[in-house]
Amino acid sequence: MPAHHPHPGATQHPDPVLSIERLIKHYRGRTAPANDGISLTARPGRVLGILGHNGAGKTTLVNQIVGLLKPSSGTIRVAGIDAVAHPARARELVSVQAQANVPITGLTPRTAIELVGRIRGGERGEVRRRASQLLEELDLGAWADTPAQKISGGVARLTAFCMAAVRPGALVILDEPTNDVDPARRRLLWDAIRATAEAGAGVLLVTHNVREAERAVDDLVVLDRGRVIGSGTPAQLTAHLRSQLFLELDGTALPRLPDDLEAVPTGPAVATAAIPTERAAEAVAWAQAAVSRGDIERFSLTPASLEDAYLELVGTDAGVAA
Ligand SMILES: Nc1ncnc2c1ncn2[C@@H]1O[C@H](COP(=O)(O)OP(=O)(O)OP(=O)(O)O)[C@@H](O)[C@H]1O
Repeated sequence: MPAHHPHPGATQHPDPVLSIERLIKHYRGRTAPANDGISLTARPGRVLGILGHNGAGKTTLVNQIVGLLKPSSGTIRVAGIDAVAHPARARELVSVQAQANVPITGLTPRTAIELVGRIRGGERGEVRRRASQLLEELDLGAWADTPAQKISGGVARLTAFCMAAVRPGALVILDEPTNDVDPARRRLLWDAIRATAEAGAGVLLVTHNVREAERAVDDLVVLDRGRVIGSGTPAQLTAHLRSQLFLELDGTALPRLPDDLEAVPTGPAVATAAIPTERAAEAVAWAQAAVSRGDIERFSLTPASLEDAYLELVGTDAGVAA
């Protein structure tokens, strides 16, 4: 075995930046716990996605990591420090982009980012360079020096990311970072998140968006009603679906499919059928004929995505955003 591995996390496991065991959080007056025995590990150099529907318990989890909420039981360690016993010490090692943007009225995106960099102990020149680099990476140049009162929600969201990334702690927590961000800049943001991990931080990316999880994470923990119902890399989570394709059909009154194939509703006027790969040609021929008869509006045949694996895990009624 080589003595040195260039890519942390690929083959070796450096010490975790976050290690959570059997975390339980009960809110007063509620019967079901919001976090119900969560265990997970985040490592430097990697992006760990926390994927779950509204109310799955993601924000409750984040608030305990940063010491805003006290767990009912269980342990949280940030870079080896007991974050439940020493929340202030743990918090120094964490950079957070919260779900709600911190108001930066009176500042510009650039001055807000630089201010956070300086507060976190960065040297002036270095902070300036890093702020400029982030603004450029996210194509925010045009707004960098605009007063915060005049920037859009999306630009404010990206500015909040830069504030978390300008001088990142060992653990960087991003809670729904792409909300309100346009599709083009969303891609730039995913690249910037990746770069933050590659520079050495462990990144916790909290999202309810499956495509975001598929595109931007190395490892994934799927939460449902406070519990971890799946974990692994996106490839591992979809591996068992590799022998299947998915036929999506758009139309209100769907005709019967060929023998043994069944479509289940997956949206308004949309149904999806799992197709064994060896029956792909047959399924396409059937769907083309159905389109030409006008029985369906259109169809698509795609390999299993993380979304399919997610829907299989949580069921179709979990309020997933694609
Ligand atoms: N302060 C509170 N008091 C009581 N119940 C709460 C409190 N905060 C959250 N909850 C409940 O705990 C559960 C988990 O909420 P949480 O906000 O952690 O979910 P989430 O996954 O972050 O959802 P979202 O994606 O909507 O932000 C929900 O059922 C919610 O109603």
